[in-house]
Parts: sequence; structure tokens; C-alpha cells
Amino acid sequence: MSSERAVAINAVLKASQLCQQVFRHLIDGETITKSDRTPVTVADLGAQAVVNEILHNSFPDDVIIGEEDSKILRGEDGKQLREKVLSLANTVLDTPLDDEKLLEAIDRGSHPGGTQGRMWTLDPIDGTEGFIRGDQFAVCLALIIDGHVQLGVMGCPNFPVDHKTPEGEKGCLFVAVKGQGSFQRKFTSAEETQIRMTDISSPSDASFCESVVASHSSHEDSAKIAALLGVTKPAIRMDSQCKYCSVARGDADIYLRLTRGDYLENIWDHASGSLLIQEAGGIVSDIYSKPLDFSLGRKLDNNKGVIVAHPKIHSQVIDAVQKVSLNK
Ligand SMILES: Nc1ncnc2c1ncn2[C@@H]1O[C@H](COP(=O)(O)O)[C@@H](O)[C@H]1OP(=O)(O)O
Ligand SMILES: [Mg+2]
Ligand SMILES: [Mg+2]
Ligand SMILES: [Mg+2]
Repeated sequence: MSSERAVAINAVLKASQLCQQVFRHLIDGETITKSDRTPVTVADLGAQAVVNEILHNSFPDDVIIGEEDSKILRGEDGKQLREKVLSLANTVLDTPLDDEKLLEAIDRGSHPGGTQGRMWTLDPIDGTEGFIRGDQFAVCLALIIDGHVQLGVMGCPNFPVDHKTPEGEKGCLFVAVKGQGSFQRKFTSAEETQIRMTDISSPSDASFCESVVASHSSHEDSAKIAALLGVTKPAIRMDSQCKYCSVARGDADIYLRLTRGDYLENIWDHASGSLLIQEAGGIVSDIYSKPLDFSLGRKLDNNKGVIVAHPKIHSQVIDAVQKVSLNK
């Protein structure tokens, strides 16, 4: 897994660099609303092209399940945006792409997923809403083999290196390999530090983290669950899979994702984060305590929501979740 680890780190760092460049210059017309009413920017598309191209050059037989596709960049209508995304991708790639190769690279992420074989899953920007606001977002990449996550890498450009000094250095990369632990490094150095979740025995000592966007996870329900568990610390609200990073390194203790209605989570929104937690000593399940099943396609068809906690308190958190009748 060492060559996969190195290639994935390089790809995520390059894509993170691209996102940082865009953020400094994001202008009107570079954020588009997709048919499901969620936003996508030139950075999401550029980052997917970069990661897919780097993966394909190193592992041409592997398939990729990525969030974005090239539809809005095609034809005369897409020309302006396509040129922008192409020039962005080429600022970080060693070998420049042309128009056709750019579209091809982005669409290499269209695999349907499944039970067998080696598949990468990519969220080129997780937390696009956070990215646009200048808050937390992450480039998330994972390798799934025969339905199980074996490698997870997350690049978090706005994430403080030390949560106690939020205004200090920002930009962290997180990496986990199955059976080898979870590690953090700064964007500015290749030195890695192993991270662990906080060893906690009582849920009343815990702090929660949850989505900023209440339609992604009910704040009202999490407050009821917190009250049942005797949690007194205020919930930490943060966009993106950076929540998994916060809990994995012990800044917070519980991540509640109380998915509403019949929304099904995407595999790229949870693959890297779930391994990062497991390798840092935690449990990741859905709201019924079932493990997340990454073998069913592009979505977590058999799961509802996500609950992350230390093994000593996970079952108590699940019990509290079950006692609250969740908002739809
Ligand atoms: N209704 C929804 N419920 C849960 N998650 C959602 C919903 N709509 C979008 N998302 C996804 O939530 C993630 C952000 O989560 P958070 O709010 O915790 O930062 C994004 O990946 C986003 O998907 P998408 O990437 O398609 O926009
Ligand atoms: Mg996402
Ligand atoms: Mg995304
Ligand atoms: Mg999106």
C-alpha cells in the first residue's frame, strides 16, 4: 500500500493547492448550481481532473468513483468554464492536459462502484458551501478494495494545525492505512504525527460536532440527544469531512450525522473519514449501529446517518439516538 499512499498524498496536495488558488480569486459565474440544487465551482471540477489524472497515470487499471462529471464544461456553452478549469488544472499538473484530456480525466470518475476490485472514491471538494464561505472544506480520496476501505487521505486547507490556536498555521493533510494507524501532517512539511481519539469513558464529558447546514443533519435532534447524554459543551459546527478529522485527533469526541428524509449518503462523503476514525481508535456506524457498507455502488444504500464515537461510549450514543424520534 506504500505506493498507493504516496500517490494519493501527492494527488490530494496538488488538488488542495488548486482549491486554495481558486479561493483567492473566486468570482461571479464560477459557482454553478447543479440539478440537485447543490453548488459546484471551477475548483471542484479542476480538483477532480487533477486527482483522476494522477491516479490514472500510476494505476491505469483502477476505477474511480468521483462526485463530479464534465457535462457543464462541454460544447460551446461550456467553453468559458472549460478554459478556466483547464488552466487551473495545468497550473498544478506536471504534464499539461488539453480540452479533450481534461473532460476525459473528469469523467473517469463515473464508475458505478460495487462489491469487487480496486476502486478509488473521490470528493474533489467536500463541503463546497464551506469552501465558498471561506470555512472548512476537504479534498477526500479513498481506496476501496472488495468493498472495504484500505486507504484514506484528506486535504484540509483551512484546518488549523492546532485547534487550540485557530488563528495559527492552517492546512493539514490526514492519512490512514488499514491496520497502520492515522496520521496528520502540515501542508508545509512531510513529517507525520500519529493521531488518536480522546480516550473518554463518560458521554457527559464529550463534545459534539455536526454540520453547519441543518438540512444535512438536524440540530434540534442533536440537542435532544446531547441532553439525554448529559453533554454540556456546545456543539462544534463545521462543514465537510473535516468533522472526522476533528474527532480523530481528539478536538471533539462525537460526530452525529442525523441524515434527514430519504437522503442517501454518497460513498465519497464517508470513505476516507471512516477509516481515519477507525485507525485512530474509534467506531463509525450508522444510526442503527450498523457498519457503513461501501460495496453497494455510489451510495450507502443500506445505511442511515452516521454516528462516530469512542468504543467506550458508542453504544450509549446509539441508545440516546434511538430514544429521540428524529425529525424528517
Ligand atoms: N440533504 C442532505 N443531507 C445530508 N447531506 C447532504 C444533503 N445534501 C447534500 N449533502 C452533502 O453533505 C455534504 C456536506 O456535509 P456537511 O453539511 O456536513 O458539510 C456534502 O457532501 C453534500 O453533498 P454534495 O457534495 O453533493 O453537496
Ligand atoms: Mg461531499
Ligand atoms: Mg463535493
Ligand atoms: Mg457537491
